Amino acid sequence: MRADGRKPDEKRPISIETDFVRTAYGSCLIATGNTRVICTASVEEAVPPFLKGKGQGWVTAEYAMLPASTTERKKRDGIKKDGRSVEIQRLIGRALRQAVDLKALGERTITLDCDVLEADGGTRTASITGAMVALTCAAERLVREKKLPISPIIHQVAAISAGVIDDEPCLDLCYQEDSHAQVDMNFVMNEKGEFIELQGTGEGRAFTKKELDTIMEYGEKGIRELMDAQREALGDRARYIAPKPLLLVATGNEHKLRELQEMFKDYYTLAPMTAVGFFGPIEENADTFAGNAAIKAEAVCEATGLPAIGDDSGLEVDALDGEPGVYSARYAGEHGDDEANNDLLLSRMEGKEDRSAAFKCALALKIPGKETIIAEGSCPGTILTERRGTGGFGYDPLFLYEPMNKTYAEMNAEEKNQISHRSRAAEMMRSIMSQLLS
Ligand SMILES: O=c1nc[nH]c2c1ncn2[C@H]1C[C@H](O)[C@@H](COP(=O)(O)OP(=O)(O)OP(=O)(O)O)O1
Ligand SMILES: [Mg+2]
Repeated sequence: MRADGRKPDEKRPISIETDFVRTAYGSCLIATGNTRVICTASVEEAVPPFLKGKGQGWVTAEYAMLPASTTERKKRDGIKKDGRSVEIQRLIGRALRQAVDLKALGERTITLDCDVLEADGGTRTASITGAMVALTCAAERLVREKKLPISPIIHQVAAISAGVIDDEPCLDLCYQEDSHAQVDMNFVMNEKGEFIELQGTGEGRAFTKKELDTIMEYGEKGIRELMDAQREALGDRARYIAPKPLLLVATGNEHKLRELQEMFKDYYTLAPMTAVGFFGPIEENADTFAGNAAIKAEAVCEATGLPAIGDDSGLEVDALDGEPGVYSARYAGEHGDDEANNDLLLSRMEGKEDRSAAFKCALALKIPGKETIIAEGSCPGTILTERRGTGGFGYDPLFLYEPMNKTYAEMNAEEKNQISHRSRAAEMMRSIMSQLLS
């Protein structure tokens, strides 16, 4: 039984009041139980000396406890801050920097000030959760005042504590619990459930993996609830937290899906069309890669109402007048029989001296209500006389990329993605997309 009757995995009631400080660029008052913190975001049109001229901004934080925030008056921070406050403000800064694309912020600094009105445990985690809200308010204002074309926020960040009290794992410790906790942990996470920082100490005693697993589960649950509260408090402004937009991939080919996910991962979440229950079939009856890529993207967008990206690709061999080209997947008859396709290619190339070829890829992006966008890429290479390598798919084992003296099938994913026809098309697509957004 916990001091305040909460269940082990129950966090304290939370409230977040945005725009609490009217003079601040962005602000909120966050209350988690009796812990209350004023969080403000200030924007300055300059960066610290070490970032001057680098074309990026900075996010930093300061943390302080107000004198009456604890029962015994706490001395105001003078010129020299106490070690604990310094450690905490660094944590807050690190955590919130992960929420922001510093390049997109431009050469300006956002300072997040977290002043604890009342301390009842979990002040650092409340500071982070509140600072995220103040930061988002500031981002909205930067866009509203046309200082930025889009919000520089790329992740939602929140933090919570959990620990072990009287041998029982518990979420969100209040001060009374914290002061005699056997294990004390702080979780800082993003909206993808990834960890930004974990602080954990066995204070009274060491702790087991099993206890850690339970604490972790509680922490993750708490963070999800806090993120809902942040979004609720922000209302419309929650749009300025920009978890990556979803793009469906219009393909039945898992290799393509994986390659494309890697290429777009910094900007979009790519999910297979099957994730929303679309299985096709899609008839690829255009006579160009671009035409087929558009057919795929449009079919999935039409069926789901969601943005979709399609890939049509293939091999063009000079000595075969560009064959197999758009027919690459069904060169030997059956669509997607890689073995038969490679065999046929080898036999058609028998005795040919010119073995030069190029892999081609067209990507098509269809956003509901908008024109389809096409991007293309190609990669030159040579057709070998026998297979080399076991990775990849399709014609990978026969396609030698001379500068690396490796076939696609001998490359690891990272190597292939650096030079492949698909990655070149993806690069072009990303640049078109970023121009559209700005
Ligand atoms: O990086 C590649 N490495 C090896 N082979 C490749 C590559 N990229 C395309 N290719 C070959 C495979 C297939 O023979 C044809 C694509 O045919 P294509 O219709 O675009 O793809 P697919 O049917 O496998 O999947 P889907 O249409 O569902 O996207 O070109
Ligand atoms: Mg296909």
